[in-house]
Order: sequence, then C-alpha cells, then structure tokens
Amino acid sequence: MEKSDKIYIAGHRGMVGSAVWRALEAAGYSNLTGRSSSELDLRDARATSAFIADEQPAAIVDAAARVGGILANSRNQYEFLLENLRIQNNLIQAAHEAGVPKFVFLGSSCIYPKMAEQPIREDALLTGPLEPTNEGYALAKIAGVRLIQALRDQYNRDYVSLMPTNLYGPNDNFDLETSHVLPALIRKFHEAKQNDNAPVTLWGSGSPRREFLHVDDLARAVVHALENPLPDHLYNVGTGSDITIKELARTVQRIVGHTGEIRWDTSKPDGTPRKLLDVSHIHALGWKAEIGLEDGIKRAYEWYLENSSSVKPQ
Ligand SMILES: NC(=O)c1ccc[n+]([C@@H]2O[C@H](COP(=O)([O-])OP(=O)(O)OC[C@H]3O[C@@H](n4cnc5c(N)ncnc54)[C@H](OP(=O)(O)O)[C@@H]3O)[C@@H](O)[C@H]2O)c1
Ligand SMILES: C[C@@H]1O[C@H](OP(=O)(O)OP(=O)(O)OC[C@H]2O[C@@H](n3cnc4c(=O)[nH]c(N)nc43)[C@H](O)[C@@H]2O)[C@@H](O)[C@H](O)[C@@H]1O
Repeated sequence: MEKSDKIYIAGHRGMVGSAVWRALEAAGYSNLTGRSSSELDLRDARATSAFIADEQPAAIVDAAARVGGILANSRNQYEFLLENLRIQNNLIQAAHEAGVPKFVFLGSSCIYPKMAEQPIREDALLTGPLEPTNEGYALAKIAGVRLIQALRDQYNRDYVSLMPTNLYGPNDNFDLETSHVLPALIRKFHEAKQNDNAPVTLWGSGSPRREFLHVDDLARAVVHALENPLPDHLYNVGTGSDITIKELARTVQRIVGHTGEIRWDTSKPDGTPRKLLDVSHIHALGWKAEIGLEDGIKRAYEWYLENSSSVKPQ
C-alpha cells in the first residue's frame, strides 16, 4: 500500500472503524474516507455499488455491521442475520465488481462451534453446532468468510477475513440493554459507586470465560493485513488468554473503586462457556497484542469518564 492510497473504512464512526481510522492515520495514510449509515446505507446494494465504483478505493476495511452483546443478539436474531448479510454481501460484491485490490472483512470469534476445542484454531470453522444466543450473527459472518475465501480461490483476490475476539475501547457502546459485557461493567460499577456503592447486578452465572482485546490492538492487526500479503484467507485476532466473567467483574470493580455487593441474575444467558482463540497464525505474521487487560480497562474507564456525558441515561 502507498501512503496516499485511498482507503474506505465502512463503519468509520463505530468502535472498530474509528480505531482503524486512528491507526491508519498514525501510520501515515492520508487519504481515508468514510460515510455514516445515514449518508450511505450499506443495506442498499445499488447505492453501495455506485459509491464504490465512483470512489475506486485501493482498499476497503469492512467494520460496518449490526453489533451487540448477548441479549441484543439473542432477542434480534432476524435483524442480526439479515442486516449483516446485506451489508457484507453488498460491500464484498461492490469491491469485486469494481476490482478493488484489497479488502479486510471483520467477523467475530462466535463463528466457531460452541464446543470447539480450546484454544480455537481457524480450521474449527463449520465443525459443529453454533452457540444459540448469537447464531444469526454468526451465520452471517460465516457467509462473509466463505465469500472472501471464494473470491481468493476463484478470482485471485487479495482479500482476507480477520476474526477478533471480544473487543473493548474508545467509542464502545455503553447502552446497558445492547452492549457487550466490558462496557456494561464499567458503567454499572461507576454508577453504583456514585450511588453510595449500591449493589451491582450482572448477568448469568459469571462462570463463562472470555478473551478481551483492546480495539487499538485489533486496529494494528488491520493495518498489518493491509500492508502485507497474507497466505491464508482467515486469521484469528486475540490475546491468547482469557478470564472468567467473575474475575473480570472483580477487576473492573477494583479499577472503578466500587466497594458494594455483586449479584448475579441467572435468568440472563451465559452464552458459550469459553471461546479462547488460537492466535499462532497471526503471531507468525508478526502481529501480537500489546495492551494488557488491566491497562486496557484503565484506559477504557478513563475514556468513559471523559465521555460519559454523551452516554444516554437509562
Ligand atoms: N465489539 C466487539 O466486541 C466485536 C468483537 C468482534 C468483532 N467485532 C466486529 O467489528 C465490526 C465493528 O464492530 P463495532 O464494535 O465497531 O460496532 P459499532 O461500534 O456498533 O459500529 C458499527 C458501525 O457500523 C455502521 N453501520 C451499521 N449499519 C450500517 C448500515 N446499514 N449502513 C452503513 N453503516 C452501517 C455504523 O454506522 P453509523 O455509526 O454511521 O450508524 C457503525 O459505525 C463488526 O463487524 C463486528 O463483527 C466487534
Ligand atoms: C463479541 C460478541 O460477543 C457476544 O457474545 P458474548 O461474548 O456472550 O457477549 P457479551 O454480551 O459480552 O457477554 C459475555 C458474558 O458476560 C455476561 N455478562 C454479565 N453481566 C453482563 C452485562 O451486564 N452485560 C452483558 N452484555 N453481559 C454480561 C454474559 O451473560 C455473558 O456470559 C455475541 O453475542 C456476539 O455475537 C459477538 O460475538
């Protein structure tokens, strides 16, 4: 890639897209472009094709998607399946039609079978049933991985899929109904601390294990994927270590400074018991996570404190 090459970041205002934008800017790329969903609805195939044909980017990073935590996913399977299929189909086909040289498709570790052997290797894909709470979303992302693979195999396209583990960082979603666990914990402990250390209620049993990657580390992986030819179609992106939700809760509680009780609402789903990624393939390419979880949570909490005035009250 040349530093002056045009790179279109789909979803540039989201957590991942904005981190990719920052990382590309920091790496010296000067010709970045993005559109909000109100300017360009990527569910609209014609508008998407016309935009890509007109812009002729040298690369596309697909960070646009309908995204949410366990409850949003499980209650809106139809929208998570259909909207993500539409967005990614339109973007991938528009890129192929216009001959866009590079494409980075972002999926998620939930594409792998619920009971996959841990740590999960890329070749575990489609070897068993999915976790039901996010099956719609996972099916869409699996279709995206297969489209990228087919374009590589049939048309020799330099396109790749990156599968990040659970992410967190600046511009995360702090809405308690639709967010992922880490932003929810930051907000719940912070608001409870301000409310005389009131009890905090968390979801599920606390026993599932999750792997958490700071979004700035993922953004470096995206830059790496744009700058280097990649021998495979699919790479896991994670830290290589995980913790239980209970351990995560105690860590966030300590960082925030909440001293009250933690309660567990077991009427809410646990989701998959564990989804630790095998990251040996991306390590072999020269990328490794650098931001430790403790440090990353401190940074995320600082970001929340600076920006919580823009977080909607609930
Ligand atoms: N968050 C995680 O823990 C996580 C973990 C693994 C993988 N990922 C992957 O990373 C990618 C981005 O996730 P994120 O966490 O950054 O989500 P996010 O913060 O919700 O951002 C999603 C972006 O997608 C855009 N978008 C949604 N629908 C659109 C549409 N119809 N047309 C155009 N743009 C649309 C939104 O644009 P507007 O803001 O303009 O509406 C938004 O900027 C997703 O593919 C997701 O699978 C995320
Ligand atoms: C990365 C994404 O991960 C999502 O799965 P998944 O890790 O279970 O999604 P999360 O929503 O992050 O939840 C992770 C774990 O944290 C528990 N948890 C505890 N308290 C809370 C809380 O207040 N809010 C939330 N959200 N969780 C909470 C939740 O029950 C689950 O066991 C998938 O649904 C998506 O498809 C995607 O793959």
